[in-house]
Amino acid sequence: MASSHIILPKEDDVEVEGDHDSPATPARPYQAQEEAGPAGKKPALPFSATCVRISRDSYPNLRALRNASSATLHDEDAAFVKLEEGDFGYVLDDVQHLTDYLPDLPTFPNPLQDHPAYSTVKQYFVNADDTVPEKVVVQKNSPRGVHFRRAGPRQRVYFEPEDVKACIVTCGGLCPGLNTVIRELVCGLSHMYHVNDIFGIQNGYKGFYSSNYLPMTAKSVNDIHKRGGTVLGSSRGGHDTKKIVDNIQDRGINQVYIIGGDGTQKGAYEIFKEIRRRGLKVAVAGIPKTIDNDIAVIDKSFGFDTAVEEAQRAINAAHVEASSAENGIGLVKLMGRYSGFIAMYATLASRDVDCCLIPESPFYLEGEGGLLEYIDRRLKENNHMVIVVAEGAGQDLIAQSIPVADQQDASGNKLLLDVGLWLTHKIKDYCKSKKMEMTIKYIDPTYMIRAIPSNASDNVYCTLLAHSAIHGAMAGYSFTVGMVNGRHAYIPFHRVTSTRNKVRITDRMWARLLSSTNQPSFLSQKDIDAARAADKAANSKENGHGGKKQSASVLANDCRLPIHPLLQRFTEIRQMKVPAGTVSLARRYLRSSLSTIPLLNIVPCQTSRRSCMNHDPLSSYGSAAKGVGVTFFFFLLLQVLCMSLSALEQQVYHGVLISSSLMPLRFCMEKGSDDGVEAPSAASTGGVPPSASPDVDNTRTQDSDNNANETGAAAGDLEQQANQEAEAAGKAHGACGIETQAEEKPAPGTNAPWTPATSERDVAPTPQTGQRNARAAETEPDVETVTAGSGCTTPPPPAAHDSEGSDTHSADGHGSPLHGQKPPRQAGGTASTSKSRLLPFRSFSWDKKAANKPGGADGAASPERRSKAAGEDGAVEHKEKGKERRKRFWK
Ligand SMILES: Nc1ncnc2c1ncn2[C@@H]1O[C@H](COP(=O)(O)OP(=O)(O)OP(=O)(O)O)[C@@H](O)[C@H]1O
Ligand SMILES: O=P(O)(O)OC[C@H]1O[C@](O)(CO)[C@@H](O)[C@@H]1O
Repeated sequence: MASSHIILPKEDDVEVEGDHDSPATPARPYQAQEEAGPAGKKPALPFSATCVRISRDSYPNLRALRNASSATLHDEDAAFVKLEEGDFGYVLDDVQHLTDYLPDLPTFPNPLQDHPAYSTVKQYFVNADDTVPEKVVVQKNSPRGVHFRRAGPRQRVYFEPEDVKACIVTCGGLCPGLNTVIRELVCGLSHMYHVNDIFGIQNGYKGFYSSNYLPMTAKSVNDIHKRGGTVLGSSRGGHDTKKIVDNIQDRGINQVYIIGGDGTQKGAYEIFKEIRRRGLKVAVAGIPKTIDNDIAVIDKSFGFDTAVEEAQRAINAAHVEASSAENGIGLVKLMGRYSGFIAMYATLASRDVDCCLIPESPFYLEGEGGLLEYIDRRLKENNHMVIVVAEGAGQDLIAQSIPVADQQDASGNKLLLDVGLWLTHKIKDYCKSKKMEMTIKYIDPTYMIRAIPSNASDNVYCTLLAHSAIHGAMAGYSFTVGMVNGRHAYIPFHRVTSTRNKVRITDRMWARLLSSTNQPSFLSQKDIDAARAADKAANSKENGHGGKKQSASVLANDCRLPIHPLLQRFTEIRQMKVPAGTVSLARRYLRSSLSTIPLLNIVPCQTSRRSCMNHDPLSSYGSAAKGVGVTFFFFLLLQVLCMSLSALEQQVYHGVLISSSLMPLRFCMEKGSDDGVEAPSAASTGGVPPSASPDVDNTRTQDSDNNANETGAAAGDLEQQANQEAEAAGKAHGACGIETQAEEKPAPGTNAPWTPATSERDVAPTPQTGQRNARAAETEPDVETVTAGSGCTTPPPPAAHDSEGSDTHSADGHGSPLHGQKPPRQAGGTASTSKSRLLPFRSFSWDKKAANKPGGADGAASPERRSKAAGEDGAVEHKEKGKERRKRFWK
């Protein structure tokens, strides 16, 4: 079990959030406090937490995740990984900071605090509680563990603007938007921070030691975003860490901005490590670039949208050519060395494509179900067809028919054989053998696509990336910057370089593509069975050895199972054993499951696009919420039910949930229902033992995770009910069963310090959900656990449901007299005021239980409610309703 505790700050330690985009954003109240603080007090570090949320040790994936963080690192590097495990199953994995190896660095006032555009930004997060707390003290081996404080405003920077000497380098292949990033780095540094010493390194990494540095000013880069390519030049190979860092040191450079793909980011990490080894005060900021969109962790790389858009022109041309000839075939090759994202999105966008081939999805030519047979059929049906092929597709097939020695580029990347040309010949040969007249036009727009300037949306994206990089570097961090679920984040280098982003053909997007093109999956049942078996074997192996890379067969298998992910989830969940236990673990399941819901799939694109464009989560929230409506509720319900038992990780980067699950959940909360996440634990509420907090307010602030063992006898009752309900739910809904087990009760007499929160703003933060709920508990009226159907994941129950046991509990706003308004606080008592943060689950099983139990689901229910719920009619009616609801749902 997690051992560290999270100690809440005193009230006066809690500050207003700063700009999410800007770790160095000022916030005057904090500054005042900081300045007024005790002499010699070290200013708090700018907020840096990069979190990886994990669940408990009991889950195999927990081990996998924890190991994964260091699996790809050498021992020496792993020692610098800053992992801290908190009580909520969080592991914080900080990005590197200058003070990690230069502890006594002075800080300086942030020039941004006088910037009118920035100082007005007081709240940048969707909610205060979405932030990860700022770590202020780390006491290793201390019984108290790690101390946290809310991510406060960052008014200090680690560089004085006049001392900054920044350089920018671009490496690897070209990509639309490179010039925009360069421009925005130069302009951002000079306009926001008044930095004037900015240099361009020419022709990639080797330019550090083989070319002159190019002075850059806002004026000199004014127009460059209108041109493709990079004004600095780029190259592959030539990364000599020692020489590069020698030059950085000799020239007094203290901020290095490195734009490039995964190879480049690996190089950036090497540079950073050498800088750290030498103890130089130099910040290294990586800005990930690749047209292939194959960089891990981030939502997408800049230039990708532009590439997809430009690819349309080639596909249109191919379509025109093909449809203007008898048995015409238009073949378009697009970039994508290891990942077929451009091909997939361009195909989906076009709707003219009959077949899309990508590296992740193996295909074969001859025989039943093969590509040639499909071409034959399609030509007979339609007289023409368009094929899009990613350059990395079918490389194994080509190698079989044209044996050539493996060749590599200067960076060691494998040089690809031309799949387009090879396919053209194969198709021609096939048609000839069938004596079929045909015309094939092969179009290779790859470099034309890569060389254009970025489109409007990529321009905005590039600007935000550049600005984020600047803020992070000024605040003393070294990181790769990126958008993660629509939020800008700082990511440790090793996380983006340890793996590649690939099209998952078990995912919905590929399923959409298949249904759009109607192409065969190129899989035989035998393939699928073999792949499944391999997958199973490899998965169990992986769980045992956490963090090991998937074997080739698993990866292949991954690509070979076009099973809908939801179906897969159902299967997994059905297979899970469900021991009896407490609500608490069920909550954890829910929590971890919420974190793994691929909600990006169901949140309309507009949501993330908007947050990208506006960089304003608040606005994107509102509009997303309005737009999604009933469908959204339904999907969310489905997702939560399916995923609720999967114990996986949630990654949080710089306070940004990688899982976008917060969005819909928050949406629900704003609708007046529960947000579906759990409240903070005792530790998060200041470690106050529940039994020692008879005050109802304190009780309300308890973590729902700990309700069962925190609210005395009444809570025991709740716990019992919860066990029963969990079991009942497991039985009633095989696919939705909750695996539960007895939870450890906190040691009696736990006397961790506690500071009572007094107002909504003052409630001390805890990581993620904990924070949210601590605050919610303080500010929201009591919400009974019997608020069936209130969760966003549960369809609103019929009105009769309320009459069963929630007539006084309907803070959820469903069919209740209290709908749309906050119910009054209860004047005392504890058991009846336990907050449900588990509505998707609880509502499902709890109300069921409530019908059979005198007093409904609430052990301390009012006499009216008890009589109602005890009534047989009510129970029968409730069961009927439940059945009906389930029927509707399963339909
Ligand atoms: N493991 C590594 N360690 C240090 N430097 C590296 C490493 N891999 C690549 N590099 C350097 O990074 C630079 C760019 O790498 P590469 O040619 O692979 O392009 P990339 O950054 O992956 O971009 P693209 O997506 O366009 O291929 C090269 O100068 C190369 O020497
Ligand atoms: O620029 P080069 O060396 O021809 O490399 C081309 C490769 O670069 C990329 O554009 C980006 O990695 C790939 O799509 C492509 O395979």
